[in-house]
Amino acid sequence: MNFHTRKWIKPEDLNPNGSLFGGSLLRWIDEEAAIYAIVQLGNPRVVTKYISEINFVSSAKQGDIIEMGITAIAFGNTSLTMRCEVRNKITRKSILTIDRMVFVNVDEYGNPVAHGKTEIKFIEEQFAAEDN
Ligand SMILES: CC(=O)SCCNC(=O)CCNC(=O)[C@H](O)C(C)(C)COP(=O)(O)OP(=O)(O)OC[C@H]1O[C@@H](n2cnc3c(N)ncnc32)[C@H](O)[C@@H]1OP(=O)(O)O
Repeated sequence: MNFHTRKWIKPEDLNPNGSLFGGSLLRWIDEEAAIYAIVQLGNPRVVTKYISEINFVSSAKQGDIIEMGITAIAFGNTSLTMRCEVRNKITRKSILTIDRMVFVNVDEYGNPVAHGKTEIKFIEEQFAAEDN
């Protein structure tokens, strides 16, 4: 799993107990997964369909640097299923895991449409294909 996006936990990200607010983390993950799906499926119109159990493994605190990892685990006809992990960038301690996040490829009317993709595409491959 590649960990692309990093976040520096700031005061506005905290809950009243002083640790990272789960809602902030979920917002970041939803956006991260959407961007991953957009890149993989080559379509800016993808929507979150389903998120499985969310395991808040450990908390993060102000000043921590965290990183978010997403990887595709299944390509359906219109859907893409991903797995997610968030961890502390310095200690590598796991903060959150989500086994399945399903995004659906939709057309301009919001209807599911086949994406035609079957495997993970790496950015380097995409550029190489465009250069040829
Ligand atoms: C990034 C964002 O913030 S998006 C905003 C939040 N998300 C939304 O607003 C989406 C709201 N939901 C919808 O618009 C609709 O449910 C849609 C368009 C996503 C899907 O419509 P549906 O009528 O369920 O479509 P359909 O039954 O054809 O299923 C589409 C795909 O989703 C999969 N799917 C449907 N329900 C589920 C489910 N509960 N769990 C997992 N996958 C599911 C199907 O298996 C199918 O995948 P496949 O084509 O790869 O086999």
